[in-house]
Amino acid sequence: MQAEKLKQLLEWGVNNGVKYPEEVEFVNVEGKGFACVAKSDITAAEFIIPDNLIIKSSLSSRLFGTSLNQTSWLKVLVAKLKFDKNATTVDDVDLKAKFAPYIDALPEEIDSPLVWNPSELDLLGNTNLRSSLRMKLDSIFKEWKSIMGTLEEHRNQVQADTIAIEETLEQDENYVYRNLTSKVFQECSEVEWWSFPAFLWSHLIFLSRAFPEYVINPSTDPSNVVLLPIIDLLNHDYRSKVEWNQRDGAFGVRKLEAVSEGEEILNNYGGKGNEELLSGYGFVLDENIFDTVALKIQLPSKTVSEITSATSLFLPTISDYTTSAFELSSNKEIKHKLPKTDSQYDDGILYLLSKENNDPLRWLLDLFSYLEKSPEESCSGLRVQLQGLQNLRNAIEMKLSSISLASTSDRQAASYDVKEYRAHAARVYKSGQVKTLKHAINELKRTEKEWTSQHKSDLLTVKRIMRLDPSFMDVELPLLLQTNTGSDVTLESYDALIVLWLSCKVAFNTCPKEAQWAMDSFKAYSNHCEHTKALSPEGQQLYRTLFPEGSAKLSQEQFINATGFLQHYSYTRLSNDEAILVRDVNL
Ligand SMILES: C[S@@+](CC[C@H](N)C(=O)[O-])C[C@H]1O[C@@H](n2cnc3c(N)ncnc32)[C@H](O)[C@@H]1O
Repeated sequence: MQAEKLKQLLEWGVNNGVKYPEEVEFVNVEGKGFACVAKSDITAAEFIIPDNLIIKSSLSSRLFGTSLNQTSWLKVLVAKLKFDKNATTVDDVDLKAKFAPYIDALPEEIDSPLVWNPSELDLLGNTNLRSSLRMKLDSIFKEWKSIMGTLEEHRNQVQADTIAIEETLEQDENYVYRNLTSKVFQECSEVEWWSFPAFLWSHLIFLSRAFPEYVINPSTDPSNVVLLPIIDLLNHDYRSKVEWNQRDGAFGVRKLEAVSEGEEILNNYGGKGNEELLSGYGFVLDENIFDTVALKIQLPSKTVSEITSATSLFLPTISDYTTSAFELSSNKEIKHKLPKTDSQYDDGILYLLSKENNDPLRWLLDLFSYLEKSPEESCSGLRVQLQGLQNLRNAIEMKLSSISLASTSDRQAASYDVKEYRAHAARVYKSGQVKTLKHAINELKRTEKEWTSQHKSDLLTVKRIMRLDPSFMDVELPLLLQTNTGSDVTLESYDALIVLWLSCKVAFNTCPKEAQWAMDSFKAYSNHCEHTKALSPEGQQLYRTLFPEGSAKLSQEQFINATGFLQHYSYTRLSNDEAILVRDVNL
């Protein structure tokens, strides 16, 4: 069946001016659909489609009489060509008849998770892809509703469907699948061309095989797309070297490497990670070097404008990540970057973590450090950076553990058959997410190690204090606490031990020279804060526990100064919840 459709498509293409090398053949490959394979060794291969076979928005604009929302109307046109039994005539040409071999040969099904059943969706776990699906479906529905609402001809039916779909979209995954997304690939005869399932079908076709229109028309709006019959039979590999070119409206793809007999000739859709490939195209690549994990950081608009106006922090937007597949030989520098405005961050600041590029992790680290710092501190302060790093690591570790959590589906034991390829795709996608997050965590651990070893003398851990200052535990602490040995006192945290060390240093006026910087900062802090700080309730409580009778050597205020100082001059290491004193220096 598919083989016959493929044969007719190719005949139609060749008869209408499509060109491709004689040494290639198109075949149906299990799990990939159609593919192009070399019949003998070839040094170069070029595929060309003439202008009049390109499906573009000038056709839909003429048919529907509007030049607004061009891509949406183009999707409606393709849905009409597929599902409407009647002719679709533009400039006296019946487009249904003209493009029938192409429309007939489009894939019977696309493996996008947008149409997976709930048992298959469960395999995606708690990943970004899983949680974005409902939003994506909502936005496709809104696109359909906004344009279909303007179609006079089917207004009442569209209105009735709109109400029903709105109700459906409020229900759980299982209900949405049964009543909406499972209808997309059903028998053509049961789907109305103007309906939402028809539009969703067309949307999935465009997601998985449309090209940006600027590949044939560099001056067009960058969001416009086209369908390129036969050219779109080439599958993807990011390693494939190809050149795209356009001449007088015709479009060509040239393979720039030799291909051996039996090898597949592959296009290159650009640097896309498995999340993008799976959600848009319904497939994944093993070991995809373009895998990313998106972290969106939502900040109050006041903080965003503070950052953009008063700091040199880099806040990325989506355009900072776009890797273009479309290197036209005639115009290699097509860039559509707009100047950044604060409103671009209204939905959050997007960080795409990746194993291949640590820049986004560095940008995130700068942001977390900025958010950690007090008004008196500098962004590049050692303490601020180390604490920012801990906070970021904590956030990434939480993300990692949430991905691995089983999804919490509230449906009542409904279970569906799981397609083998979908299970495989979910596994590969999830493992890429986990590897990327683990890479980020290791990178942060490595950075922390680098900083702490460069700044050994600027850090005081409890262990280092014990080593530098043995008389603290052996002599001073028992005297301060009026016990026989320091070990008689149970101290629940590193914090309490450091506060007591600072207290002893004040009470006995001693300090090893390697730790003198801490004492100097502590004295400056105590003098500076004398009249401003509030007595912290936790500090008071700890003082009463340690000194039930009060202390002749250490006032409550001195003790509370020490707790305040610790808070301002330390960071807490995530791995063991250990407070570490940090000198006021920059990285
Ligand atoms: C532009 S079309 C390519 C032609 C397609 N094979 C067909 O049968 O029409 C994109 C679709 O091809 C499949 N595809 C492309 N590259 C692939 C790959 N490397 N591995 C598996 N499937 C791939 C996916 O189903 C994707 O949605």
